Amino acid sequence: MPFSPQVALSLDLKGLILLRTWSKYASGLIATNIGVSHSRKFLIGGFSLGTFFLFLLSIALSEQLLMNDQDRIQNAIFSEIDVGSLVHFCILRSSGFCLLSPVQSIVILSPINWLFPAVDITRMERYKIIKEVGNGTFGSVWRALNKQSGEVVAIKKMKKKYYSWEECINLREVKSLRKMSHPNIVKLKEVIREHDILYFVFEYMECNLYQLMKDRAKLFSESEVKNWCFQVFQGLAYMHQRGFFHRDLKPENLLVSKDIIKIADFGLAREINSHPPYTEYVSTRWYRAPEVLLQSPTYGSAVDMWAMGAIMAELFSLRPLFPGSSEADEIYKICSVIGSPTVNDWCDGLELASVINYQFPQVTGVHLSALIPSAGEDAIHLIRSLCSWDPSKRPTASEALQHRFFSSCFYVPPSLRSKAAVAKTPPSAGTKVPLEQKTGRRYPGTLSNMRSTNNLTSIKSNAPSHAGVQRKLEMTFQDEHKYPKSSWKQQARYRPPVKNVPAANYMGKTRGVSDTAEKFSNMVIGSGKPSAKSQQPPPMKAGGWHGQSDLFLGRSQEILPGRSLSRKVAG
Ligand SMILES: Nc1ncnc2c1ncn2[C@@H]1O[C@H](COP(=O)(O)OP(=O)(O)OP(=O)(O)O)[C@@H](O)[C@H]1O
Repeated sequence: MPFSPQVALSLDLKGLILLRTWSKYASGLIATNIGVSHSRKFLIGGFSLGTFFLFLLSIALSEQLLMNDQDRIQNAIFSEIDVGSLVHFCILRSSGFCLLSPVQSIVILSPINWLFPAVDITRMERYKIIKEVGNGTFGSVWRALNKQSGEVVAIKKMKKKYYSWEECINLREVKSLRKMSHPNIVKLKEVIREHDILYFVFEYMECNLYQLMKDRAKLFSESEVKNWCFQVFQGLAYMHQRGFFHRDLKPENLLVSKDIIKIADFGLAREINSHPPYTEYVSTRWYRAPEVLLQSPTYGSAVDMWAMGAIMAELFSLRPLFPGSSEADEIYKICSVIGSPTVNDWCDGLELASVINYQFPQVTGVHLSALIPSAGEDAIHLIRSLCSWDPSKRPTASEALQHRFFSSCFYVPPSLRSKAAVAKTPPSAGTKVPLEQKTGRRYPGTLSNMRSTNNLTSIKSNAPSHAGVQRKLEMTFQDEHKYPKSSWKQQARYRPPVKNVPAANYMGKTRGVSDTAEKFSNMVIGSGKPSAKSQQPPPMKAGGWHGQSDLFLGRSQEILPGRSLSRKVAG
């Protein structure tokens, strides 16, 4: 069978890569070099060129048969070049396959192997699972240790099964994250598919913003909030400039390690120039922009800016700004904080509402500084502009970075970031007096609920009857079923978030490493059937059982889903 030089070359290279990978996998570095020297002896042994090609072909074929396809995808995703093998190949080719002695080969190739480790065949074996650190809609996240490098990583084990690599590389999380490298965007290190289970290996972060807030007894200082927001806006500016928007920003998706904050969970990320309408939007309701709530078929990176406004307010007050219990209640909560939109505010929004036959409740709203007394004037101004009804009136991430709220912040180049973190000098240099002395409660209530008494101070100082925060949002029909109209006010309260409590602390139990690792390996994986969450929701009602909404709307009003719009259950 004739071979073109190119085919021969590629087979030769593949064969050597395989040889090296096999031998390395079997017994490490020395075996690799012995493998190379064996191949050299084998070649010197007087085989004809044709036999040599056949030898390479058999190796290449067995590579196809034996080599796990994740290696190929790994190379495709991360453009990893097995440099060691390449050098093996070049040396062998240029030297006519016979110049290097085994000793020379060890001396030359060992540093190369050390510098550029080969791709291993079984990847998950390299990690020791330590404990569960998060459980989201799409996967559970585990802290793990890379046994080879000693590095601590976070492994996201996807709940859905993936039967081919094609499915995996088309995942948004992969498509978007592989294109992004920024100090404020969590780094995807590796993608592994084993036994039809997909694992994402991320850099490990200590906790998420929500975890920081929920256990907080004191308010954060303005400089802390400023520092985090400044970094998140930098990550967003980078992402938006590269044509992606996140679509599911929330405190749980902002991960913190020391003073560094990073955007995580790109499961919903969209390319800005991808084609609307977007049909499967499932972002968390409390941070969902009004254009999405009103089922706009076109929306863009401004949805991330809205979410940031809500998150900023929450960081200052430790309470969610718009904690709607359904989509209609979400719009009501927004109206009750920023006031109902007028034609001047958001002409397109009124049109969107009329398309779905929705009437905004007529509410005047409140001054944000009354709701967020710990925020300074600049912060209030930024939050207000981020939470503008009209997406085109919200600042972009780059514009937000120029806002006077960040005037004391300076940009720290990525190369200096770690030093800055270690030295505890975050990229903000806020000079305002910390507000930590003010006592904050643990999610004592909601800002828009508090508004009804018009006395923030007294509400803050009065212990709420329901401590904790309900971040698990129910679907409308579930809410209605669980909480009848009459008892909604008592029932729709915050609850401690169960899903994000680390396994080690959950219900007071402490699990050992091996215990958790066993649980991890024995875990039953979902069949990929659509869950209740992704089913078509029933028409939602504005007013009805939604407590206060009744007063303003005066009648029950339905928002008919014009398209499939499922609501995500916040973890
Ligand atoms: N790199 C990481 N380091 C540490 N913890 C992480 C990391 N990535 C995720 N987590 C934790 O796991 C939780 C869930 O992760 P993630 O949001 O990626 O999963 P998900 O299934 O997409 O969740 P969601 O329901 O928000 O869509 C996060 O809130 C966070 O607490």
